[in-house]
This record gives sequence, structure tokens and C-alpha cells, in this order.
Amino acid sequence: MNTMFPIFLKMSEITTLIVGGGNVGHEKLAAILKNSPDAVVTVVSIEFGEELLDLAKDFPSVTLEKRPFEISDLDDHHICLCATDDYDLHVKIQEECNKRKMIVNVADTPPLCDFYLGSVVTKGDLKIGISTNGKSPTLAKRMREFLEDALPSETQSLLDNLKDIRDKLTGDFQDKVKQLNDITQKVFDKKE
Ligand SMILES: C[C@@]1(CC(=O)O)c2cc3[nH]c(cc4nc(cc5[nH]c(cc(n2)[C@H]1CCC(=O)O)[C@@](C)(CC(=O)O)[C@@H]5CCC(=O)O)C(CC(=O)O)=C4CCC(=O)O)c(CCC(=O)O)c3CC(=O)O
Ligand SMILES: NC(=O)C1=CN([C@@H]2O[C@H](COP(=O)(O)OP(=O)(O)OC[C@H]3O[C@@H](n4cnc5c(N)ncnc54)[C@H](O)[C@@H]3O)[C@@H](O)[C@H]2O)C=CC1
Repeated sequence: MNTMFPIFLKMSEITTLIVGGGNVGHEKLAAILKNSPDAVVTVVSIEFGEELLDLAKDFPSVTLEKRPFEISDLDDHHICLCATDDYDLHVKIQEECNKRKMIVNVADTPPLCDFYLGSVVTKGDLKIGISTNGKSPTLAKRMREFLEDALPSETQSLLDNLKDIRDKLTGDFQDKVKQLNDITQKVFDKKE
């Protein structure tokens, strides 16, 4: 059983620290920015890879700090992702995050992670997060591709219409819930 609880974070409202700016650091930063171009991220790394430098320059809310990690880097951040090649450092950061009640992801060490990144299907405002409980990130990626193809292109206009209707509905909460359930039932019945 996958006991993880998915939530959707407003990355512009919290601050994220990535430690390590090589290949894995680049992948994690790219995954965040693809979803949240307004994410407030600090990347601390002794060296930065070309790809990460190239990506970061287009995002004003990303700050790069070229130096070794310091414990005080954790002071100003809500979540932390470890992406160096130093396992002992990752253990130290994970312990310190736990002490501070910060949540941490350690890219290549699932047992040290408080949260995983997921595959993300996006159709306009609709977003679906996928996790395989860490069993197969490749299957998560394939499921994303499958769902991206399967979701109808009119998904966004359906959402826009439902938002208009939702704003115009009157009556008490129960009435609104019933009307919205009836309307969406009709949409899905039509498709069968
Ligand atoms: C536990 C987790 C923790 C975390 O990183 O957050 C984790 C861990 C590990 N990944 C590894 C490898 C690969 N990861 C990918 C891809 C993705 N990995 C992602 C998430 C997660 N990866 C979390 C679990 C998510 C879940 O619950 O399913 C995705 C979904 C999201 C993202 O990272 O953005 C993104 C797909 C995005 C997309 O395209 O949709 C590919 C495939 C590829 O790149 O084509 C490979 C190579 C093939 C393979 O090994 O499967 C290794 C072995 C490293 C080694 O060999 O040493 C570990 C460590 C281990 O498992 O021990
Ligand atoms: N590249 C990949 O696709 C994969 C890598 N891994 C593992 O993930 C880890 C990272 O891999 P890569 O990103 O490829 O390595 P990398 O060598 O490209 O990047 C590591 C980065 O960490 C930085 N760093 C090291 N010590 C630091 C410190 N004390 N403070 C701040 N920054 C520090 C380095 O300057 C470097 O930029 C490695 O342990 C690797 O074995 C696992 C699976 C796949």
C-alpha cells in the first residue's frame, strides 16, 4: 500500500533549498521550475553544471550560491533537497532538517526522504501527481505520458466553464454541491 499523502505546494509562498548543483541538482530544479516558474529556490553548490547555470539564468526567483553547504543555510528555508555526491553530508543535513521540523528529499536515498517528487500530468489548470511509492520512477514517467495523451484537449475549456457556473450558482452549500455534481455527471455520461 502506498501510504504517501499528495499535496500541491505553492512554491512561491515557501522557500526551497537545493544542495548540490550537478546533474541531479539540475534535474530537481528543472522539475520544480517546470511546474512552478515562480518558485523561490536557493541552490548552494561548490561547483555548478552548465545545464543548471543555463536554466537558472531565466528565473529571477532562483539564487545560486557557489560555496560549500553551511548548516545555517537551513535557517531561511522550508524544504530542502539534497543532490550532492556526499552521502555523509546528506545524512547530516537530513538529521538537522528533522531537528528543525523541515522536510527533506535526498535524491538517491529514498529511506532518508520525507517526501518524493512525482511525475506530473498537466492539462491547463488540471494537474495530476503520480507516485509509485518509489518502486519505479520509470513507470511513473510512462503513466504521465499515457495520461497526457489520454486526457481530452477540451479539459481546460470544461474547467473554465465549470468555474463560470460555480461563480454564478446561488443557494446554500448543499444546493451548489448538488448542482455541480449533476452538471459534471452529464458531461461524463455523454462520453460513455
Ligand atoms: C524515490 C524517488 C525520490 C525522489 O527523487 O524524489 C526517486 C528515486 C530514484 N530515482 C532513480 C532513478 C530514476 N528516476 C527517474 C525519473 C524520475 N524520478 C522521479 C521521482 C523519484 N525518484 C521518487 C519516487 C517517485 C515515485 O514514487 O514513483 C520522478 C517521478 C520525478 C522527478 O524526479 O522529477 C522522475 C520522472 C519524471 C517524469 O518524467 O515524469 C528515472 C527515469 C528517467 O529519468 O527517465 C530514473 C532512472 C531509471 C530507474 O532507475 O528507474 C533512482 C535510482 C538512482 C540510481 O540508479 O542510483 C532512485 C533512487 C532509488 O530508487 O533508490
Ligand atoms: N547523475 C545521475 O543521473 C544520477 C546520480 N546519482 C547519484 O546522485 C548523486 C549526485 O549525482 P550528480 O548530480 O550526477 O553529481 P555531480 O558530481 O554532477 O554533482 C554533485 C554536486 O554537488 C556539489 N557538492 C559536493 N559537495 C558539496 C558540499 N559540501 N556543499 C555544496 N555542494 C557540494 C558539487 O560541487 C557538485 O556540483 C551522486 O551520489 C550520484 O551517485 C544517482 C542516480 C542518477
